[in-house]
Amino acid sequence: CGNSNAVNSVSSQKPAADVTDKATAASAKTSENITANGKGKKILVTYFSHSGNTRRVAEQIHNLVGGDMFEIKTVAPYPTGYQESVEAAKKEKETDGRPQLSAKVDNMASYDVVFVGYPIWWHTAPMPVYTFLEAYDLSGKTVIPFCTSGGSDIAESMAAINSLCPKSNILEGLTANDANTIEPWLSRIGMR
Ligand SMILES: Cc1cc2nc3c(=O)[nH]c(=O)nc-3n(C[C@H](O)[C@H](O)[C@H](O)COP(=O)(O)O)c2cc1C
Repeated sequence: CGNSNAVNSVSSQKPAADVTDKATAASAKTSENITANGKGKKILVTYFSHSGNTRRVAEQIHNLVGGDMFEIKTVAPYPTGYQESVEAAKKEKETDGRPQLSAKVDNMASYDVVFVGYPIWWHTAPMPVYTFLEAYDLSGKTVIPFCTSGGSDIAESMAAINSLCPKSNILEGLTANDANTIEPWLSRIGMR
């Protein structure tokens, strides 16, 4: 996690107001309200998503905890076809690639809690997540991983997350393939 120059791009979206009553209450707290949930911490929900599953989970988390959202996007898109994307990701992992990202968080220093979401790719986090985590100094911050997968557990990616964020306080991650597990998990880790 080194330092980097800032471009920008945290989107300060308001959560959608179509979920639960609790989430609706949370939506009244704008992203400027940095003390929304998570025990008064300033929260950033980041995620990489190729086909939308992890994005949906990130949005649900954002609805429940407030704060800001940031999508990790690559400059070069992955192929849209499943098999092609699987092959591209395989090659990138085998070569330990660091795909260039199209935007940066320009005020990372101001966040206390950083959620990091991703699909499991080849039994670990996708390489864009490596690029992302290496671009910032996350020491002293709380990092909370979550993933979606075709069956793999988030545990498969934890060696990578631990080594990418050596000085962070990494909380219990969630394999969020069942949306019903999200809120109980947030409660368990003290974010609700
Ligand atoms: C390149 C690639 C590699 C994948 N590798 C795994 C894997 O190792 N284990 C697994 O359970 N699922 C794997 N999957 C399935 C994805 O983790 C799963 O579909 C995920 O929900 C996709 O998230 P997204 O829609 O946010 O991109 C892989 C999918 C792709 C495209």
